[in-house]
Amino acid sequence: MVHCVSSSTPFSGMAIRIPVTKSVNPFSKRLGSAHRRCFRTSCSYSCFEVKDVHYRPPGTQLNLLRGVSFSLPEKSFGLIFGQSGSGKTTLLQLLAGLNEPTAGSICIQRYNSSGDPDGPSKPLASVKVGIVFQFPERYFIADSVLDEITFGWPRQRGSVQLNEQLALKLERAFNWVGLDRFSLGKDPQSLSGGYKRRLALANQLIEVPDLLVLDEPLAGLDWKARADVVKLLKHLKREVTILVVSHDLRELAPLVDRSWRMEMGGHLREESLPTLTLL
Ligand SMILES: Nc1ncnc2c1ncn2[C@@H]1O[C@H](COP(=O)(O)OP(=O)(O)OP(=O)(O)O)[C@@H](O)[C@H]1O
Repeated sequence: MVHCVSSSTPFSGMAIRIPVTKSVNPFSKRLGSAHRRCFRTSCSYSCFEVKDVHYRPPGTQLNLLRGVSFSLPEKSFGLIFGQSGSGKTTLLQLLAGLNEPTAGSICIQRYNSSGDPDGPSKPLASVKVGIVFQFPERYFIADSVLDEITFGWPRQRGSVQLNEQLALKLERAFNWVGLDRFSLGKDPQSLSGGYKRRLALANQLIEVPDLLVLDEPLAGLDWKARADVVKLLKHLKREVTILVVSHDLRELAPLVDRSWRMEMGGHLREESLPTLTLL
C-alpha cells in the first residue's frame, strides 16, 4: 500500500490558527441561500443543471438512468432518496465524472438578475466536484490528520507564495468543518466517528467545489455523531452547493431545499420528503 510521507510535506510542523466565523441564515428553507439572497437583492446566480441524462454501463444493455433532469441553485441543499438499487449512486458517479453519461448533459448555468440565462451553460468539470463516498474513513491511509489531508499535494518545496496559498486553503477547509482545534499530528483513526467524517469533508473542500456530493453521509454513525454531521452540513451549505443521497430523511429534512425520488429503473422526479413517520 502506498503510504503518505509526512516529513517532506512543506507544511509539517506548521501551526495553523483558524478563526471561527459564524453567520445566521435568516431566510425560509425552500430555496438555496444564494437563490434567496438574489431574490431579495436582484443579483445574478448560478444553477447546477442536469438535463435528460441517460446511463447504460459499457458492454451492457441495462439502462440504469433514464432521462434524469433536475437543477439545484448554488448554495442550496438537494436530497435524492429512493429504494436501494434504483440508481442513486450511479447518478452521483456521473456527477463526479467517474463515468460518462450515455446521453444528456451536466452543466452550470448562470442567470441574470431577471432570472434569464446569462450566456450559454458550461459543462461541469469533474475537478470542480467534490465527492465523499459512504464510509470514507475506511479509505484513510495516513498516520496523521496533516498527512491525510495533504496526501497528493506536491512533495517538492514550492515557492513561499504557493505554500502560503495551500496553507490558507487548508486553514479555510478546516475552519469550515470545525477541525480547527485539532492537532494536525493526531492519528485520523483516533478521531470520533463524526470527526472522521469532518476530515473526509475537509479533503474535498481544499479546492472549493462547484458541487459537493455526499453518498449516505450519516451511515454507520451513532446518534451523537449523526447530529454532529447534520450540524456541520447546515453550516457548510452557506459555503457550497450540496447534493446528498440518503435514506436518513428525518435528520436531513431541516436542511433540504429541494428533494427528488429516484424510482426503480432510474427515473428521477421532484418530490417533497415523504411523511417522516413512515421512514
Ligand atoms: N456497472 C454496472 N453494470 C450493471 N449493473 C450495475 C452496474 N452498476 C450498478 N448496477 C446496478 O444498477 C442498479 C443501481 O445501483 P445503485 O448502486 O446506483 O443503486 P442505489 O440506488 O444507489 O442503491 P443503494 O441505496 O443500495 O446504494 C443496481 O441494481 C446495481 O446492481
